[in-house]
Amino acid sequence: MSGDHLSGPAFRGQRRGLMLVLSSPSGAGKTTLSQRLIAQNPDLVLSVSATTRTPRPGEQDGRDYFFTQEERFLEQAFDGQFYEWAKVFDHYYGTPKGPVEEALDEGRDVVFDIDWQGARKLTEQAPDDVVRVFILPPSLKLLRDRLKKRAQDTDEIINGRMERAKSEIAHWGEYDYVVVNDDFALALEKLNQILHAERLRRTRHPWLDGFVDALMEE
Ligand SMILES: Nc1nc2c(ncn2[C@@H]2O[C@H](COP(=O)(O)OP(=O)(O)O)[C@@H](O)[C@H]2O)c(=O)[nH]1
Ligand SMILES: Nc1ncnc2c1ncn2[C@@H]1O[C@H](COP(=O)(O)OP(=O)(O)O)[C@@H](O)[C@H]1O
Repeated sequence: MSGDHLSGPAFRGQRRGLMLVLSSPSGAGKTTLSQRLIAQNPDLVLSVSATTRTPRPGEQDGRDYFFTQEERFLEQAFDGQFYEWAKVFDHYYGTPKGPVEEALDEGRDVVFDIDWQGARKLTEQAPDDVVRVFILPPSLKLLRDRLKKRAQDTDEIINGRMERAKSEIAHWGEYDYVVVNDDFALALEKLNQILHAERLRRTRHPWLDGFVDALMEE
């Protein structure tokens, strides 16, 4: 049996899916990185959050977010339909439960682009499944440049996001891994390495107990 089998689709169903949580200050690159990571690993699933913020140009309902009204969001939240939810930048954001549980039960890995509050709540609920990665920008100056270059927010919103950056970064120590997103290809490579190593973690492979028992009896 080659080691590759442990992380590949051949063993799907024999391993519970892991929850790969990416957080960063706005503009550090977590959306772009998670999209590229999923493009390179088609067996990964993105958790699409619900939000009350308005769509940016190019964003699609159901693909980037489920865009919803505050009243409906709060109804769903109090009905227990979210794994976790939080208020970020004056808007509500939440992780719908159904698709995540379905994917994990099928042994698929799920990527979450959520803030530190969401990372904390997921860790409380599923400490063995969560792998947390904090994405840092190379500098605050480059962070602002990226927010401007993205050209999807007004100056006022960009200023608000910059003001929040340090309070998000303050939580970096709660994460398992930290990746500085300077060279994009290198940061993506590091995320792939984290994903592949975490897939091999012994505790994610309960079938090993039986495998080793049988081996010892040979
Ligand atoms: N707790 C939580 N945070 C979320 C969720 N979805 C998105 N966020 C976070 O909300 C913040 C704002 O997201 P967004 O408005 O898309 O701006 P962006 O960070 O510039 O892409 C980011 O820190 C996201 O990671 C969610 O379902 N739960
Ligand atoms: N390593 C990088 N170097 C330069 N620009 C980047 C890099 N990573 C992401 N970007 C750009 O920075 C902007 C913000 O990235 P995005 O993924 O939207 O960030 P976030 O989801 O963290 O808010 C986008 O225009 C993206 O193309």
